Amino acid sequence: MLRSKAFSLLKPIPLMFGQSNLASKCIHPAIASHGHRCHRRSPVDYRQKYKTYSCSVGGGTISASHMKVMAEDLPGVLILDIGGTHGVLENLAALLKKHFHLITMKEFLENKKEMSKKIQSVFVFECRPTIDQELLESLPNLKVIGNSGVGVDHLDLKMISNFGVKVTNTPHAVADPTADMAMTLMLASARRLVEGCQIAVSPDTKCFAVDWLGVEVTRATLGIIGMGSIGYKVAQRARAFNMKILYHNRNQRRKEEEEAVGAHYCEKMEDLLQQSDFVMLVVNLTPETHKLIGKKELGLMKPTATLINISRGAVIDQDALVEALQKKIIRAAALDVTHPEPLPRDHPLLKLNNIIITPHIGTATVQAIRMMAEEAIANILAVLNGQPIPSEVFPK
Ligand SMILES: O=C(O)C(=O)CO
Repeated sequence: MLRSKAFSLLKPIPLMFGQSNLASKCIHPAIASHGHRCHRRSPVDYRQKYKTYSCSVGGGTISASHMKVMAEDLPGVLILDIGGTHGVLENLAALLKKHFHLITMKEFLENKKEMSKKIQSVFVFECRPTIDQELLESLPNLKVIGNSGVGVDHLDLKMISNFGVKVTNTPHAVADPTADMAMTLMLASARRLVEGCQIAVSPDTKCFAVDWLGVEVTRATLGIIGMGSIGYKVAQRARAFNMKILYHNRNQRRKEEEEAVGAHYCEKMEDLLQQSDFVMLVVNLTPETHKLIGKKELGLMKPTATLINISRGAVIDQDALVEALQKKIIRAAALDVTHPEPLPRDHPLLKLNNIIITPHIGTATVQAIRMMAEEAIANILAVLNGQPIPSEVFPK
């Protein structure tokens, strides 16, 4: 439904691309060894300035030649660099080119005077591109920043709104793949999948399964902190594992919604932390959720419990987590997000064996990247055409 609505809004307009979330994600050594790689920071100045990293999941980074200004009658979109595979990027570029002149940051910086007037929108490929005041000042016709991804903690919403520019995000496209990732991390951590893989490929392994037993997800208690659309999708999946589901949220869900997934509301987060075997963080990063999980909260968790984070790294006090994992105050952690991304190679979290870290790949699927782009395009076009905006984000 969303898709067809999105498509009905789509017609050509100019746009600018943003830095990839994928591009800036850390690669855990275990993953890097399976062929994924992280490009070093580009020597090009604009990348330094806009703190862009280019790290591709399948190899290859988009080049300026992929994103030429196509035709004079389309509105301009600035793309703030982009990561990912060539295949994905070419598809994405093709999708965007139906509606926009695509202008890369490189092209923009090379010909600022001419380009700046054309740009009415910025397409931010997943989260994390920096949009600073200077960039906003140089785009006099900018109307909308279309974030491809749901989290907008990387954008200064107040400052952007002071420029009369709208911000949109893509909550629908991200929900299923991110919930899938949550389950992936929970299962992988419970069954010690990464260690198992390492043992299986190690030539001189003498380790038997009894030396490193996992725990079961089935019938365990899952505590979901943040019951928005992603949290709810996690609960739907967890129900199939007969999990007991607790949740903590600013607002209690409607009774029918709770009953549909068998979820019980915990008004106090402390109650959820004390009772859960798996604690899943699915909150937005805001000043209120910054370091939401610290020493005290980790201390409330069971020593057999696992902490899973698919929201933002800064929701956890990482120093406290290192200590909790080292001292076995909790059993394990599984993080798709860290602060920063990637973590410095000598970070103590990377030295622990009771942790799984993935490089912020919650939406790194062929389908999700496309659907996020479609949703972002629909939002941008709605703003440019003066139509109701499907997913606008407002400053608090
Ligand atoms: O949608 C988001 O905010 C994401 O982090 C996607 O990975």
